[in-house]
Amino acid sequence: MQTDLVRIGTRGSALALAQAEETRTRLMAVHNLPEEAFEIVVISTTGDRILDRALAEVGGKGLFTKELEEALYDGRIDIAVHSSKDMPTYLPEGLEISCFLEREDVRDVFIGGSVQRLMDLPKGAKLGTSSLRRQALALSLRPDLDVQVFRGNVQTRLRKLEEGVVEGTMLALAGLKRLKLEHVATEIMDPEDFPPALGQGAICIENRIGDERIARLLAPIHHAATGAELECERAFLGTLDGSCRTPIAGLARVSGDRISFRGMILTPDGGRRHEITAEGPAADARQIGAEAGARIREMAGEDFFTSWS
Ligand SMILES: NCc1[nH]cc(CCC(=O)O)c1CC(=O)O
Repeated sequence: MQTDLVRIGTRGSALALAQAEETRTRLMAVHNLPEEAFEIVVISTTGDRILDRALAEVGGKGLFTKELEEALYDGRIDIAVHSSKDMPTYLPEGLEISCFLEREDVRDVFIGGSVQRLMDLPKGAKLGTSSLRRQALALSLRPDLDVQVFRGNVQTRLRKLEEGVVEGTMLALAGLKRLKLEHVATEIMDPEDFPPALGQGAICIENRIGDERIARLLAPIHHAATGAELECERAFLGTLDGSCRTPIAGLARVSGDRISFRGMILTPDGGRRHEITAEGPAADARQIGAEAGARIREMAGEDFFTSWS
């Protein structure tokens, strides 16, 4: 193992920093390296700077990754640590995701101001979220709710809740746990009626293709089951891309050498949905996800993606 400095690129949010530190901690442990072997390099992204609009409006997922990928190209960083769910399906040439850390809890939580549960919100209450998926799922359970675009980091959202700007908000339990804030959750949603975002709860690491030193460094912290789940979920998403204003949810789970997948697309008002399930050998994860995507497209018909946009 070479001991040259490894530069870990990350966004500057508290959650991103926690993820970068988790990555460093695992690398230190598995390679028996000191903290000084790593440098955490904070890189600001467009997504971090635009806080007043829903992301889908400004241009979607690449907003959180572009500057990190430029830093990888330039050699300012050696690896980029991301939340898988914020990653576009197609990576720029020359870069790859070669490592997924073991997945955290995949579930969403509801955080209520005066009530504990989503279903207990008063009629017409304001629910803050910028996620089209959470909007659609929440409205399918509670069509009366007034969904407000609500961006910003976890701390900002909690403050707005405290100030009464909204009466509830929703977040990923994984992010709260990484920030040691899981106690703020007032309800953990059942993935059965509130399926997570594809990739939710999984940290992924991007690097330059052909960087042998980094490949050797990352191999022992890669979690194979998480990798298969994410391959399946990303393949599903890949067949649906280009419709980034469509609320999409889904979850793959590996058990032994099998993988099962459930995917869903909804209209933003939650009024209509299509659902698909698939199952097979974990080794076929990508194909299973891609076929599920193709089938749900067919079920929905092309007008599903355009009729309300
Ligand atoms: N879009 C922001 C984002 N990206 C990843 C997470 C949570 C952690 C994860 O899913 O790994 C969050 C915040 C949230 O949705 O609550």
